[in-house]
Amino acid sequence: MKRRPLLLGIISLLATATIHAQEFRLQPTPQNYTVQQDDSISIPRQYRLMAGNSLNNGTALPLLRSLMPEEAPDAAFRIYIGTKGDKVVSSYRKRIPQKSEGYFLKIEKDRIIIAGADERGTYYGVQTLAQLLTLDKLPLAEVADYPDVPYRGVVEGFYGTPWSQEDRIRQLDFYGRNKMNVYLYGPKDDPYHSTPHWRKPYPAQEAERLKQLVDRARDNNVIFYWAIHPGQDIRWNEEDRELLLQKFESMYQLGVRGFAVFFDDISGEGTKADKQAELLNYIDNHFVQVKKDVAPLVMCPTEYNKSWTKVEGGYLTTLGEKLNKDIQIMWTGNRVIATIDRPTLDFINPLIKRKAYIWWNFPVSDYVRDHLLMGPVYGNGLDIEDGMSAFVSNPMEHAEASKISLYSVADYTWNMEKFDSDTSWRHAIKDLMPLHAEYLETFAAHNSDLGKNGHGFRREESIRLQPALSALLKSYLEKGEIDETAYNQVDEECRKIILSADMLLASGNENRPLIDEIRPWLTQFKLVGEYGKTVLEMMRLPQQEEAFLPGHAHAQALQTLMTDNDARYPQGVKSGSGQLMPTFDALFEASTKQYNQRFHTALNARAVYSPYTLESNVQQLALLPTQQKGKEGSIAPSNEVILWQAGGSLTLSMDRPRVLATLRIDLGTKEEGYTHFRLETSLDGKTWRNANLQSVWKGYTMQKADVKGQKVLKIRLTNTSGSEQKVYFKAFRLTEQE
Ligand SMILES: CC1=[NH+][C@H]2[C@@H](O1)O[C@H](CO)[C@@H](O)[C@@H]2O
Repeated sequence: MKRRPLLLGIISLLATATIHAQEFRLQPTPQNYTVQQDDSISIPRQYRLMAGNSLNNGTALPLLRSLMPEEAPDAAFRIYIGTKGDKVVSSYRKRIPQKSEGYFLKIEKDRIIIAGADERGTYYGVQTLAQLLTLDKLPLAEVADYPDVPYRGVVEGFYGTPWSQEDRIRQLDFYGRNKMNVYLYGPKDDPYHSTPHWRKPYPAQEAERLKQLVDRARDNNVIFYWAIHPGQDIRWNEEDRELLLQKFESMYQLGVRGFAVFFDDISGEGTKADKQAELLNYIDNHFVQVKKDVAPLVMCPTEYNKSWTKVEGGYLTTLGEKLNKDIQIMWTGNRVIATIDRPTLDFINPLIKRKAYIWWNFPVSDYVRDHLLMGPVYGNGLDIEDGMSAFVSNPMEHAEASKISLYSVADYTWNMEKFDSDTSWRHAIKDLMPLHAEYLETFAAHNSDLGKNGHGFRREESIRLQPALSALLKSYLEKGEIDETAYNQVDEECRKIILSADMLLASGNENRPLIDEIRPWLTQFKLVGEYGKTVLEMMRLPQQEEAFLPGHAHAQALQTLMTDNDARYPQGVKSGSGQLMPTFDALFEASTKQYNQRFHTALNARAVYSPYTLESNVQQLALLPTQQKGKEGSIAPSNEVILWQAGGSLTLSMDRPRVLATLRIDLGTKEEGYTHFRLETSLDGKTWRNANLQSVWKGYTMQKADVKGQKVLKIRLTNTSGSEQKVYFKAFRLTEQE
């Protein structure tokens, strides 16, 4: 009997290995990869290393030695590693792709050859070998590989809680494994990156932590760019120019060898193209070119997307004409949040007279912080690798959760034409949690859409379940009947949702940082599953007077729990908001209405209900969602500079007259800025009365309106200055009287 556990252990190991081998894919997808199907070799215990001198200060050799520790001068098996100039790989010189960061990897019976076009290419060859070494046997493989897009990686450029030191360390290791070669440090809420302290060197402790990151980036062959965001208060004079260069010099002393200047999301003096170009050229000529070991300078323009630029205004053409040719110019696409295609590049590249350095605003969620964006990367052109100098992703403040998208961005930018969104997404999930992949995939599939947002950017969600959800809803709403096939599919998915939430919450140490990040959403996800099951049961009971009631009460209890679940998010975190929740809410309402008609009762038949409606002819405000929690109501804030046209207005309407206690508005402008606006309230939408604003923060921004005790139906804010105003939309919050 003793042997049974051992036998079972061997079987499960073989099973896992077989699944691994079947599911095995190289990441990112190589340009050329051939394997001799019928043959392989055992992973050599010892080997003789023949290394080219060019690798001495690089990271390829340390990585190789970490993977294959047993070097022995007399070993039969040999590893030849070098770059194309090295003698040790001279006989393979012609096999090396003539592309930056390209490499040739060949595994033969008695040797492995890794020959890179350059040091980083050789390093990537070792990373590919590292993946092959996870198999039980080494395939007799041949890989000739190189990246499509020259610069590939991540810009930490979001609003919100910057990533932690540990987050960043894990990210940099992830970039090394996935052949991403760029990390741009630019968290908006780091006061030493942006206003007010961009002029000051980092305090010692922060400087030391940044140095650690720079070193870790080097270990992973990643260029660490440090970005500065001076535009909100920069003065175009020698003093600020020298202070900026001193700050760059202090970062250079920490080991930084890539620099960027971001002029996004600012207004006022800092937005002038000719001044920006003058400063950047000065930095290029007196710092970047002088240092010789610094990557080309990168800048983010103020007009960084098509919807914000007026070509005839000349901002972009000024940069295109004046900026030194090797300075890279970032671009987010046709809108702030947009996928990138050939027309996008055909618009911008001629204007800036160089290939755009794409700043892709996905999976960043700083404008929909109650949502996680865990779905596939899709929608970008597969034929545009020659139209961009870089493609970097701006991620979520949730570092681990962002890796699902980042894995696919690495795949997409390395080998664009072979990129398959769904395959990449599934492997990204396996890479993040191999032992709980099926549960994480269930969670990710239903947590991918953003919900209504100011940018109007949406994503597919619950794709596989959509047909059943719409069939179930259609037959019930139109015929009052239950489509049994659809019903059972949805019921089964609710079971899987509840199971997945519990399995992930209880997944222990497999990826604790991920679970710590997404815990509020996992808790919510389980509630969504329970709500679905409860509503499905209600659908069977609207003809039974007594039996229906407990289900209805339970469904309402779950609705309350789902909107009141996390203090950090005014309306609670959202899960399944794209498909599951709208369907379950509609079924809740339909079954309750049926019950009320049958038994002449007045049970509450409204599932989710926001008493506030926003209307605006200011393009960047029109789609902002409204939120309500208890007696508080708000319009979601925006991070951007709002171009508020003369006469433009925003109107918040209530479902019925409500008595206000407070109204606070923050347009991020000084006091006189509010004189350009008129605030009014109305009880009938026809007659309006002024509600003047008083500054609650002496001299700056947040304003309080004298509306205490007023019964209002509508609130309206209008730009009455006669000209366009550039303001922020940081807060629009009201409270009702108890
Ligand atoms: C280039 C750019 N600057 C802003 C803007 O895009 O929107 C992003 C998403 O809100 C935000 O994270 C970023 O800081």
